[in-house]
Amino acid sequence: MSHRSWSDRLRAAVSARGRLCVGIDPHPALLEAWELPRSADGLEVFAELCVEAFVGEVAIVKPQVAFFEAYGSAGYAVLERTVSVLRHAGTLVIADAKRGDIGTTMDAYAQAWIEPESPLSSDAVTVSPYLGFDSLNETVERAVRHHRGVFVLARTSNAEGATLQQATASDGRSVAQSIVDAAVVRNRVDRDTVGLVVGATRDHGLDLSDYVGPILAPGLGAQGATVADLADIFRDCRELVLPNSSRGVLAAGPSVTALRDAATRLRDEIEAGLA
Ligand SMILES: O=c1ccn([C@@H]2O[C@H](COP(=O)(O)O)[C@@H](O)[C@H]2O)c(=O)[nH]1
Repeated sequence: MSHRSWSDRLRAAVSARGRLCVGIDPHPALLEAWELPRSADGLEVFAELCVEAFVGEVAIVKPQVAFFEAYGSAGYAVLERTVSVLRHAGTLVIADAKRGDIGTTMDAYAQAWIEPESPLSSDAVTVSPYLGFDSLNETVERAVRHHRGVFVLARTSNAEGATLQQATASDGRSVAQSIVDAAVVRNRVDRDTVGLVVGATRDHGLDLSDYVGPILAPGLGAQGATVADLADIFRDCRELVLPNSSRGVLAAGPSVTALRDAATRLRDEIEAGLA
C-alpha cells in the first residue's frame, strides 16, 4: 500500500494522465448494445473491456456500484475483481457508492470501501452528507488513516437535487454551501481528504473560493454538459476539477480501441479546455 497522501497520489495521477474520470456504468441498455447477456457474466466481460481500454490512459476510473449490486453477490464479485485489477495497474478508483447513514453505520460502509484489507478497497468513495456532515466523521478519519479520499455530494448534476441542495439553511446559506464550508474546515486538518461532488450540468451557485480539494464533476456527455460548460462553471477552481463521463465514453464500445479513443479524445479535449 502506498503511504503517500490521497491528495499527493491524485495530483501525481492527474499530472501524468489528465483530469478525466471515466465511469464504468454497465447499464442494461449498454450490455444489450455490446451484445452481452444481462447477467454477472455479461458484467464481467463489460468490465474487462473497460479495464483493457482505460488502464494507462486515464488517471481515474469510477465504477458505479449500483450496476454491480443489481446482480447480487455475483455482481459484487465482478466489482471486487474490477477494482483490484484497476488499482494494481496504477489506475485510481473512485467507488461511486453514495453511502449515507448515522456515523456508526457509516463506519461499517467505510470499512468496506476504504479499509486496505477489504475486497472492495478503493482509492476513494462517494458519500452523502444528508444525515449531517458530522455523520461522516468516522469515514473521513478512516480515509485519512489509509490515505484514501471521500467525495461528498454537494450540488449534484440532476435537476431534482435543487429542491434540497438549494434550500436555505437556518443561517441563511444554501444547504449545498454549508456542505462546501464544512469540507473547507475539515480539509484544513485532514489534508484534502474531503472532495466534493458538484455537477457540471448547471451553474452551481456555490462560493468555492476557500475550497482547495478535488471536485468530482459528473454530467459530461450523456447529461448534456460540454467541456466549454466545465471551463465556464469551474472557471475559478479548474486545477482539481475531475470531470466524469460514463455513457458518453461507453457508447463507443464494445471495441477496446474505440473505447480507448473516445476516452483519450475526451481527456485531451478537457486538458485543452481547462488549461
Ligand atoms: O451528481 C451526480 C453524482 C453522481 N453521478 C453519477 O455519475 C455517473 C454519470 O454517468 P453518465 O452516464 O455520464 O451520465 C453515474 O454513475 C451517476 O450515478 C451523477 O451523474 N451526478
